[in-house]
Amino acid sequence: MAPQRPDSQIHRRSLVQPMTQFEITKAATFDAAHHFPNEPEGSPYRRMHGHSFQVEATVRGEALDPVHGWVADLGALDTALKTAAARLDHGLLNDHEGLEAPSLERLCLWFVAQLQPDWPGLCRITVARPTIHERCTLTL
Ligand SMILES: Nc1nc2c(c(=O)[nH]1)N=C([C@H](O)[C@H](O)COP(=O)(O)OP(=O)(O)OP(=O)(O)O)CN2
Ligand SMILES: [Zn+2]
Repeated sequence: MAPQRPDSQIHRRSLVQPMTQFEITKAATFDAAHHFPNEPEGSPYRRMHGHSFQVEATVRGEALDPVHGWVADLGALDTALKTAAARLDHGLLNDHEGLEAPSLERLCLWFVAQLQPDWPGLCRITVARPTIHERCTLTL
């Protein structure tokens, strides 16, 4: 006969079960111009210039929709992210509220403000300039 485990040991084991957490991620791209009016005279950042950007949004969920078997539809996240990115595409970032000093950090905050109302599980935004190997991640 197998040796019996004391009840206390069984209880402790169930308490340390890790919580199941899924993270789904979608990316979109946009191109935009910007300038940093507060940088000192002569700084290259003061002059108007452009970048290609990539934005990644990650949504966390613990439960799977029993019908679809997913945390949330990546297609719906794609639509939301593309809609937000399209507001910036081929424009001047400085024209948007919150982007008067249009850093990657501020862009992360801007995307959070755009997405969070409809995506309460949003847990991470990354905005990158892949061609010059720069990125910023905001974890919520
Ligand atoms: N913490 C941050 N620092 C900087 C940001 C930012 O968003 N967050 N942004 C910039 C400017 O946008 C700048 O244009 C970035 O390009 P740069 O560093 O100049 O890199 P480039 O490759 O385009 O230019 P090189 O002169 O060829 O290095 C600055 N800092
Ligand atoms: Zn720049």
